[in-house]
Amino acid sequence: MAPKAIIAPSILSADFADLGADCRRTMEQGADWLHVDIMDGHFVPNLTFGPPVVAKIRKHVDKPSAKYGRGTFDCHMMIAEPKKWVKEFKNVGCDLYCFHYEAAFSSAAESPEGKSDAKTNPKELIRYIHDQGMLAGIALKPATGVEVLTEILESSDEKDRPDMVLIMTVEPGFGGQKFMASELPKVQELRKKYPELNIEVDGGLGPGTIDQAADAGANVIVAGSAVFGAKDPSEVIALLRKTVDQKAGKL
Ligand SMILES: O=C(CO)[C@@H](O)[C@H](O)COP(=O)(O)O
Repeated sequence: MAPKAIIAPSILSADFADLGADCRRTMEQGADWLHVDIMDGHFVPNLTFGPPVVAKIRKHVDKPSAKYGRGTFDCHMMIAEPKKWVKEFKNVGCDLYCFHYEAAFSSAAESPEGKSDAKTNPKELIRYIHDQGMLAGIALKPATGVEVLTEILESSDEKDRPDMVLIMTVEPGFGGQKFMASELPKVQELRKKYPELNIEVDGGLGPGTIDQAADAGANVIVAGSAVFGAKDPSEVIALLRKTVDQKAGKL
């Protein structure tokens, strides 16, 4: 059975001129996590913000109370050099550092030891994130198949295994795009093989698409425009949660 629903509004759709207040309000409206989209204009064709802004918004949101607690900062790192930013994001209050498999493998990032590391090993990166005291997530773009994760997810050492897999249901880079149902077989396959895994879906999620995502077995739901653009965001958050928990037989 899938883990319980976690609703993580994407702050890409928040009011950037009033970000702290918008983040606090979203939590008051019932969100579990905040999904913080970090874009570098290189891995994706868009730019958002970096550590100083995350540090500021952290002050507006409760610290997580437990491992997957309320207020968890779920940082989705759409950046070309994921290894380089691990410590900085830890220092500003990131709880879950979710990097892209595609970036880890093509990165010419500095290694933690400061040496040039042309090919970063995703398992080593997961271990490094865990060593910094954060949860680790690994994200897949639509073009990447889930088979690339088998060895990582079945690693014998739990320090090398991710706490969450993120299946993108749009091309990363922008909010407000159309949901790609074609990505759901990946979720189904993962859920079948890993009943306890946190599987996050991101892109185009809202009242019109949640049934499909929940049927496939996703339990961590990112929603940007559907939450921040709603007349009543609490209602949307509650509906997303209820749908996921009902389909997983938790209600
Ligand atoms: O990571 C991304 C986009 O790259 C997402 O987090 C979107 O920001 C989700 O926005 P909506 O599709 O829900 O509007």
